[in-house]
Amino acid sequence: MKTLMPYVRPGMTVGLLGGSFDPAHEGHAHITREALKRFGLDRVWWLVSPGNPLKEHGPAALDARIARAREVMQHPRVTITDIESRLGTRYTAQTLHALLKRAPGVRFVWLMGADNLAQFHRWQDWEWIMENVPVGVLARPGDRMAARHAKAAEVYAHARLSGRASQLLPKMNAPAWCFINVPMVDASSTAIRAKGLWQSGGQSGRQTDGQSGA
Ligand SMILES: Nc1ncnc2c1ncn2[C@@H]1O[C@H](COP(=O)(O)OP(=O)(O)OP(=O)(O)O)[C@@H](O)[C@H]1O
Ligand SMILES: O=C(O)c1ccc[n+]([C@@H]2O[C@H](COP(=O)([O-])O)[C@@H](O)[C@H]2O)c1
Repeated sequence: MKTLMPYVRPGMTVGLLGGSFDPAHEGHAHITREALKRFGLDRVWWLVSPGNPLKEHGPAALDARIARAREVMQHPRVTITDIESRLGTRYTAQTLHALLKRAPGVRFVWLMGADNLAQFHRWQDWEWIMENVPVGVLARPGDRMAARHAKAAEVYAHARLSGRASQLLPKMNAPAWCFINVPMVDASSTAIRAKGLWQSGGQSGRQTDGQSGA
């Protein structure tokens, strides 16, 4: 039987990058490498989502998205996973709850791009997430200002760690979050789909030519 989670030991620091990855692209790979370095993480797991609960249209088939993600991100400390599909969770709070229970002592950090910080207060149980898991936010082209004025950033201003101290984030107790100003890569799944390089929606997800760039 396939195990639910990649191997981890108590005390290890694991960044979780959740996303539709419809499809995965260089922006995802770039922020993952930056997160490993800047937050001093032992591992990063990509949680390829069964579907974003706030998005109207379903993404491409999970297998196709995972296969593309494995082509795009090849790193010995990064694992591409379908944990959410196997846990049966759709909301991040539910996923984190399940992971914290199954891996006691592992220091998880939720990772996301600045666009998601701006929306974060609309997520189910977002305050529970902030109170239970440190959050690392990475700059994204066009979204730095929106992130600065995000409701979550205001409500948790007291729990913000300076970008200069980012290495401390995984060792901190929640609430703690940190925005890091990394060099930015202007890639998005939307742009790839708009160019017709990836067919999304329903169960028919597939790439339409051999390319993976945005
Ligand atoms: N170029 C990028 N720079 C920084 N963060 C990014 C970038 N692309 C994606 N992310 C972050 O990666 C996570 C997963 O992103 P997702 O799979 O939604 O890709 P996307 O390109 O944002 O997709 P879409 O265009 O369909 O919304 C999110 O937290 C998102 O903010
Ligand atoms: O839990 C929520 O309410 C919630 C709402 C929107 C997005 N998310 C998560 O945010 C991550 C990024 O989503 P997406 O679709 O923008 O790639 C992914 O892991 C989603 O499950 C979670």
